[in-house]
Amino acid sequence: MDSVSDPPFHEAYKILFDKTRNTIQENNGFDGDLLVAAEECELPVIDLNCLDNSDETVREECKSHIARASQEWGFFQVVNHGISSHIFSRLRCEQEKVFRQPFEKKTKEDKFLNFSAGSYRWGAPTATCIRQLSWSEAFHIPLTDILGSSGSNSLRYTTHFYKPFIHHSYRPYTQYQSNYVNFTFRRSCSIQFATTVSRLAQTLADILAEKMGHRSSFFKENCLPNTCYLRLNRYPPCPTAFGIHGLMPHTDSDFLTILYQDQVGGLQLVKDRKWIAVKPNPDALIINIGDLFQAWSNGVYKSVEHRVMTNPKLERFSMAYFLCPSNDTVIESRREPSIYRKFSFREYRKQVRDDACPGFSHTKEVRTYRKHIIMNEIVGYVTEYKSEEG
Ligand SMILES: O=C(O)CCC(=O)C(=O)O
Ligand SMILES: [Fe+2]
Repeated sequence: MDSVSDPPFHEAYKILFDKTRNTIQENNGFDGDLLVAAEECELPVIDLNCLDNSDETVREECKSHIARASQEWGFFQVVNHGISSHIFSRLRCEQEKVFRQPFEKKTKEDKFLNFSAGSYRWGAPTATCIRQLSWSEAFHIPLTDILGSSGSNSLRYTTHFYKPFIHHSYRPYTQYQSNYVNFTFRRSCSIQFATTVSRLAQTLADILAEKMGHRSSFFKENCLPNTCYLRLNRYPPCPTAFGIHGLMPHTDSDFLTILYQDQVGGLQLVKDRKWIAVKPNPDALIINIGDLFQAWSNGVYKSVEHRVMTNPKLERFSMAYFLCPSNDTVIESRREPSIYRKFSFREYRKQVRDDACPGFSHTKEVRTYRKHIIMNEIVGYVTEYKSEEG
């Protein structure tokens, strides 16, 4: 049974199960690959302290490692990023309190906890079969909702993102009213997290650009706190059936994503045409390349398909930061001959939304064709599905 804070996942599952049973007999609509356990792997590890090393060769080697992982995996993890395990455990506590609010409140309130309206999402509103169900809920929050409108100032003050923060005095959580939760969520470690990952994202984007021979202020000018997002994800245990998605396979529609996942595991990505499971590392942040960087780099850096599988017993939390430009920003390949036509972020988002519209039932071929409209000749670009906000 769903608790008062849980979205009605069981009900959604049942409706989709009945629907699917009538149309597809084989595996009750499950994909074969969902039923096979994915092999676990460790992502390439980058030690960010190397970027601060006095020896230039060490710094350059570290940058090359970042570029190589972005080409070969589209994913890597970083350690010594400056966020302590103490902050992570407090973040988890805060995140838990936000999600424990009644479901009614999360969906009905225009501005839940003072986050912008419409920041709460759950399941997969456009799902037409069980494969498309996402057994998760999320808050998609503009960075300025966390940092306040002066957020950009706080991002400018520190030059080294990997310098550890000085912890402010610990404030015990004794109340559960939304205002109080909101206060603690906005004012405490989430600010530290948001500030650190923002700087880290800019640094990594600059390194990736530099490794392609471009030193530019493109990311600093176009990706500002009011265009970047934090996404808080919660994946409740899913005892209903094996092989249910916590989050549908997708690629991220941003330049790059920084993810913190807890110890439960469940994140998988495609490597060499196979799904592999990412081994959780409590000290690391996970970085992945998004669609925009793939286009900007003319396919050099890879936006790789990933998904989350549910756990039958354990609840899982993750927190993602998306480095996004303003809607008017034009994304143009930096290499000749360009394999993508230039497009604005607005155009791209519209395309992604159209592809995820209700009743969406394109075949894979049609979807791939539609992608060609926005990016000419998409070499090796295979996206099964884009979540509305992904
Ligand atoms: O929760 C995770 O591990 C992945 C989340 C994700 O891919 C996303 O929010 O785009
Ligand atoms: Fe993602």
